[in-house]
Amino acid sequence: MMVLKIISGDDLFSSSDLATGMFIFEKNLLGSMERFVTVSRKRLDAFTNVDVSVIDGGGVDVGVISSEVDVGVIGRGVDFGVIGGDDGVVIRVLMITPTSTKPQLITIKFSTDFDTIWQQSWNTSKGREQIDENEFHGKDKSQWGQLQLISQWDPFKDVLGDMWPQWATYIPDKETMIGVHSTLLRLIDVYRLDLNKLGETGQIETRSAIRPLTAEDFRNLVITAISEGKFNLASELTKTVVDLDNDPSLLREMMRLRSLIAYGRRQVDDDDDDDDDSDDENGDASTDEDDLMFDTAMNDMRLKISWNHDNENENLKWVQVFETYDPEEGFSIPEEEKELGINIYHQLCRGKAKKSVQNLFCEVHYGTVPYYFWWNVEHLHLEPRITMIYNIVSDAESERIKAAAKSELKRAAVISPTTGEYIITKNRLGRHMWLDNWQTDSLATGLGTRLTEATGLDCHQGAEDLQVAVYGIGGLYVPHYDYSRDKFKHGETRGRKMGDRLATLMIYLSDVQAGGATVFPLLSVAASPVKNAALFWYNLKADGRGLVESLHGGCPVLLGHKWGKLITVTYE
Ligand SMILES: O=C(O)CCC(=O)C(=O)O
Ligand SMILES: [Fe+2]
Repeated sequence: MMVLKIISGDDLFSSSDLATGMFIFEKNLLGSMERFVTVSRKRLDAFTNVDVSVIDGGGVDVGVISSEVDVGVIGRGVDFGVIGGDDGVVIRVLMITPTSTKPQLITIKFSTDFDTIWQQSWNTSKGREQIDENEFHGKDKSQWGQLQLISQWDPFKDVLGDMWPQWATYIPDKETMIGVHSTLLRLIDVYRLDLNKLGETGQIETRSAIRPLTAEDFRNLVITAISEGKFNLASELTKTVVDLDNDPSLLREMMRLRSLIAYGRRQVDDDDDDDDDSDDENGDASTDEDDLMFDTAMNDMRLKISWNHDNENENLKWVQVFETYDPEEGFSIPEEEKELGINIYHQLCRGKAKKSVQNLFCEVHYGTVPYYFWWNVEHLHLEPRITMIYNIVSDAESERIKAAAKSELKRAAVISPTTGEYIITKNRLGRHMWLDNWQTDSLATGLGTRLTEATGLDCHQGAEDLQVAVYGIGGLYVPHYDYSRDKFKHGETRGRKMGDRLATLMIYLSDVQAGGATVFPLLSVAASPVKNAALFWYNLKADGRGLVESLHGGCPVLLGHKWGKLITVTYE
């Protein structure tokens, strides 16, 4: 006898066509649990020996199928629900369609080794059929990536009891699941992804996903967008929902959401008005009644809106980055640039870079070491210098560095500009690790020498420990400075006495299919990752003070993975 336990909750997840035998799905937030259960049961009718029970888990909705002899889901069709994760790790939910009665292992993987399968599915028009089932089975689970948070996620633990250890591997944590929606929203926003295409053909750039996003997927994105205060985007998304499906209950729901969006927009406008000291004379201001209606509606959806969410205030945030920089110096950023704020970053990410110089030439280096080595150098900017050095790393070195780093990657943090503490933020989505003592590592001896030759800076003793970073789909690092702002632990990096970061070398260990450029908003420069090339820039001026124009960031990865290795050369 198989048992399908549905753990009901109030959070969301973006897969819509919930083939039953499937386990992680999204509850209709505005609808009822019964609706899902009905669907589930109906689908389950296709199978014998399945017992359905519903448990209030207070978390995400998860259905679990188990049996005494095996644990699995039913069917063999493969689908993907999601394209990004909160930490930039690609999450693939393989939905199993009930076309076969043979139980299969549930497959939700978080690992990069799934890339091959992912690629195959992009590359074949009928990826779903052509994926070899064997790809999913019999693999060492330890390769499937980390889901550390899961063990703290009690509802599942309680319900699953003894089965917990077995299932823990398959269940994504709550933050990740919500992050998936956020990530997708950010990608839509930054890259202006065509919503209709995503819905009709599942097309992103020149590639097609295995399946398009459904009306229900978009509905879920609307809800996340509202809760993040992204009202303009939410409004666009409601149109897509309606274009894709004219189901009356969905239409009603969209009507309702649109009034929430309208309310939200008024709130934001009111805030702006407050800044201007112009009171509510336009008559648009919200009344207490509106507030109550809004709160109730949000409550019904069990959502809390965050008015201070990054996006609508992103411009502001970026301006703060400028303003927190060394106030004594009193440098000033032109007003118009402040206003453009984060938009410049996004424009550059979309490929709107205007390169001021393009001097591609070859250099032959006769270094201090007894060998000849040459590489192509492209100066993307001259004053200050930003240079792409091609083929500075070999394929073998790249692969060895990635392999050495893989098992130790952790979610990357940033230093808070206000407190100096390390914090996890959505402004840096990616994983990284430090390769300790790389100078003495056999991996690095040749490389360090080559880099020293190429940059003219001491990349051995003068450099920090090596940092290896990986960004999955949606991974990014918003514009920031690599040098420290004086008040924080200047001169000390990871326990070692060091100077400030004079220059950075970002070595790209992979190509990125789309997105993921390194951009310099104040210089209008964008560099697309090229495997084995290194991007070199200065962070400090000759006198050791911060170089304002070195403000830079990594754009969200749209397709593929971006691997990088950072070397920062220090200044005494
Ligand atoms: O990912 C990038 O392109 C830039 C990374 C970066 O700026 C950093 O890690 O400090
Ligand atoms: Fe940086």
